[in-house]
Amino acid sequence: SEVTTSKSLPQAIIIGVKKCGTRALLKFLSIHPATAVSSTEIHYFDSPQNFQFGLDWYRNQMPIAKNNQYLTIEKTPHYFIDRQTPARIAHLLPEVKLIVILRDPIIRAISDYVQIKNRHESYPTFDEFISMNNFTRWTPIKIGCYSLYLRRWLKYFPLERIHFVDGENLIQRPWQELESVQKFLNISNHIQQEHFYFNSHKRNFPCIKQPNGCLGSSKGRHHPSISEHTREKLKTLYSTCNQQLKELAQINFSWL
Ligand SMILES: Nc1ncnc2c1ncn2[C@@H]1O[C@H](COP(=O)(O)OS(=O)(=O)O)[C@@H](OP(=O)(O)O)[C@H]1O
Repeated sequence: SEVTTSKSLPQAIIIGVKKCGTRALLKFLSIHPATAVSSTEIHYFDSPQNFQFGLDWYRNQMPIAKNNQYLTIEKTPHYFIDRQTPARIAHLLPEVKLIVILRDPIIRAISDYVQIKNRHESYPTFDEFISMNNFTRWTPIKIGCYSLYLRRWLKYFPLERIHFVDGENLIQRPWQELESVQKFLNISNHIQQEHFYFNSHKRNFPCIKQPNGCLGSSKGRHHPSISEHTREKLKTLYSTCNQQLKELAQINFSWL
């Protein structure tokens, strides 16, 4: 039969959170026959320059979907914390489904730190950062107070239209998280346990059983250990945010 191809606006967007496993989730979703996923982060709604190019530009950035791929998905983790994005998406894509993946904010902060440290050799240690007076204003720490940002999204989207993925469980038992995501997206339960294996060479992260089925070298990096004092300080800091998140999102992940 004839194969048609086209680009369409996304029906679902992974809006964040940075360093919580957004790439892994998108890669896993890409093996579903109904999905067409963008290979790069589009940054349409959060970039003044891209946003002025308009919706046709945005559509043109989308992957080419074959005729059975009726669900286009993009991911731009910065959307979650951007002030303008919730209203813009609500206005331009009123029916879109949103996916938010969340990790233990302490691990997320270390991951963010490792990425920065990789680019800046002389950067202080993580413990040194947390011992500074104004450490709560440091972006890698602030982002982990997820409830701050979620509140903004809930002004524009009903909770039913936002799906929360447990980023810790996505590493341990990805098929469980994928089952709920597929249900949320209203697509068949195609991605299952048999599609995965754990890569003993890379901190045991899950990969897909296919060529290039693991994430690249910038994912699954080595994390430095942090002091007990730092950990306790962050636990105290995040406990209120986590409690607010549980209530706002109506979720109860094990690390919350
Ligand atoms: N399957 C699999 N393979 C490799 N890495 C995995 C996987 N699942 C989740 N993760 C975790 O994802 C972290 C990167 O998150 P993101 O993809 O959201 O990062 S980014 O915001 O796009 O930069 C990445 O952070 P680091 O461990 O700091 O590299 C991983 O901990």
